[in-house]
Amino acid sequence: MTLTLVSQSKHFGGLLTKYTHVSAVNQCTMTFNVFLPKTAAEHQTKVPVLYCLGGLTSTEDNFAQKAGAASRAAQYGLALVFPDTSPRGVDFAEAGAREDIGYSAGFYLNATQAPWNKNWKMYDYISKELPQVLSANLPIDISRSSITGHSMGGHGALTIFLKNQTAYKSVSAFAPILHMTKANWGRFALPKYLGDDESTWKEYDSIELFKLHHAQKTLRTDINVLIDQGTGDKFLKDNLHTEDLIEFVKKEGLENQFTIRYQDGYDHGYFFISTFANDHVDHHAKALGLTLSH
Ligand SMILES: N[C@@H](CCC(=O)N[C@@H](CSC=O)C(=O)NCC(=O)O)C(=O)O
Repeated sequence: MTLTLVSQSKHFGGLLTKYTHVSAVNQCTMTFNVFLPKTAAEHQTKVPVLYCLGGLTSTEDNFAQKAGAASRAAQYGLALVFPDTSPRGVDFAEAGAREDIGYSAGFYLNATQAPWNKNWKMYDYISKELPQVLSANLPIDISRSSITGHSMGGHGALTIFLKNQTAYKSVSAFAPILHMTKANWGRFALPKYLGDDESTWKEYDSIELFKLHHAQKTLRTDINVLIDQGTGDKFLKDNLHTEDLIEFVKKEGLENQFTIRYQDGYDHGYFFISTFANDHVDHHAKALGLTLSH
């Protein structure tokens, strides 16, 4: 569980650091960036954490370098963790052949099918192993955790939250893949990672999990789910399916538990994310009991 320091830069009074470590669940070396605000970086005061999960074609760097979330997080005394989006360095060629499966396409699930099932355990990595690594090595209080993500990472944030609702104080997403079993990306990757039995795919589908937990009365009612979605996003129709969540929320009368905002004209990229990043940091800071005092 030891960390190897790769690089470090002062950032908004705190530190942005890249580490590698050996992952037992993914059976490879994993990399993440972590932003520690000044109190944690200088005085080792334990601070709450917001996990920021990246999308397809991303590494641990995209969200860290392009979303612009650290400025606001520094003011709240909030740590940000930017994990890589898949295992790396495996010895089969399929892993690097396409951008919608393999490297940078972990989809935050535990694969069950060869050759993926040895390393592609991103669900366990984000929800179990990484928090333990952070807690053992850094001034981060994992009992105060929240989670967000973009696109594939938004799908990851929502599904990981839904399957571990007491582990996170809040959840949000930018342009998430909401209906993985219907999305083109999901219909391509899920059979390869999980096999042909579509009933197993629902475990990694936000809409299906919202429906299941609502029906079972196991959906937390004290948490407001924040989602921003650009209307100019080229992936909206075939991969994101925001309208399906809105339909479910309306049908079940759950408007008080969701804030789903269509943002006029914004596309899928980081100019969209950085425009609304402060709103998401504010949303999580409120749930974590933080105030703008730093
Ligand atoms: N080239 C691909 C799309 C690539 C893309 O837009 N990736 C997004 C996430 S999409 C869903 O997870 C991303 O975050 N890219 C990294 C970045 O820094 O922008 C295509 O057009 O199909």
